Amino acid sequence: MTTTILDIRNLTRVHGSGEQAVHALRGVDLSVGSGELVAVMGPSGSGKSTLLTCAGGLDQPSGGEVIVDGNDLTTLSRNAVAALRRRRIGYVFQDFNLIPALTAAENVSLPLELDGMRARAARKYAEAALGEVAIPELADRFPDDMSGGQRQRVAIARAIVGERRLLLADEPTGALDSDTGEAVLQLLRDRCDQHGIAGVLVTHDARHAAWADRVVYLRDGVLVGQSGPLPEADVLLETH
Ligand SMILES: Nc1ncnc2c1ncn2[C@@H]1O[C@H](COP(=O)(O)OP(=O)(O)OP(=O)(O)O)[C@@H](O)[C@H]1O
Repeated sequence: MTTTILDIRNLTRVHGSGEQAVHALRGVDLSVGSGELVAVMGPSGSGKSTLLTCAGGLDQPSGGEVIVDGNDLTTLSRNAVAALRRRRIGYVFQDFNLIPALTAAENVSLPLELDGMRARAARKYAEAALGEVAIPELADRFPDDMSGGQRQRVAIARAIVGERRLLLADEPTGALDSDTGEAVLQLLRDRCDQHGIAGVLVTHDARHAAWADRVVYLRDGVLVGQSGPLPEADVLLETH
């Protein structure tokens, strides 16, 4: 039986107030189980990034519940949410968000050190994570001396280091060429398959969504539909 890792219930998020209020999410329900990768698609402004930032505890919902690994983020203190984020949730962004002054290994070990782990132990975990994304030899290199694909691998290593349960990726291939992008998606897929992590992938591209077990569609802050796995990328290309 699959365990539910992310359980979003009746999630709402209103930015601003009064006449300026923007209803970014209007009652979204979404569950993602261990080992499952779910793609979120929808037009620009439909609320995809807001859904991800709320799921990851980076943004505060206006209403509803966001339960990660059994913890309802909406009832926890700020500090408790931050701790859960460091221990259980990994985030991958389009623009990598690495710290340029830190090496790959230092970037990856940072969340563990912030969580109180000794530098030496954190370094060991970071090296293991860099090994899992197939760049162990880049541990002491700085982000500016890496290609885009290598940087995104470091970002993924940072997102999976330690014992993460939920991996959230917002257009992770947006800055990469298509082969490198596919390799990054393969890594996310493997992570879910082999380590039972729950993954949520925001993408505009149906070929990328084809890596997911399920695709959900957002429009104007509402989940308007969902489908099973999309056909493989080559099938999509042949039919378009
Ligand atoms: N901090 C904010 N303040 C005000 N409005 C915001 C803020 N963040 C997002 N919004 C609005 O919320 C709505 C949803 O935005 P969101 O970025 O979640 O959509 P998206 O589907 O991810 O879009 P895109 O595909 O362009 O990234 C949009 O109308 C956006 O303008």
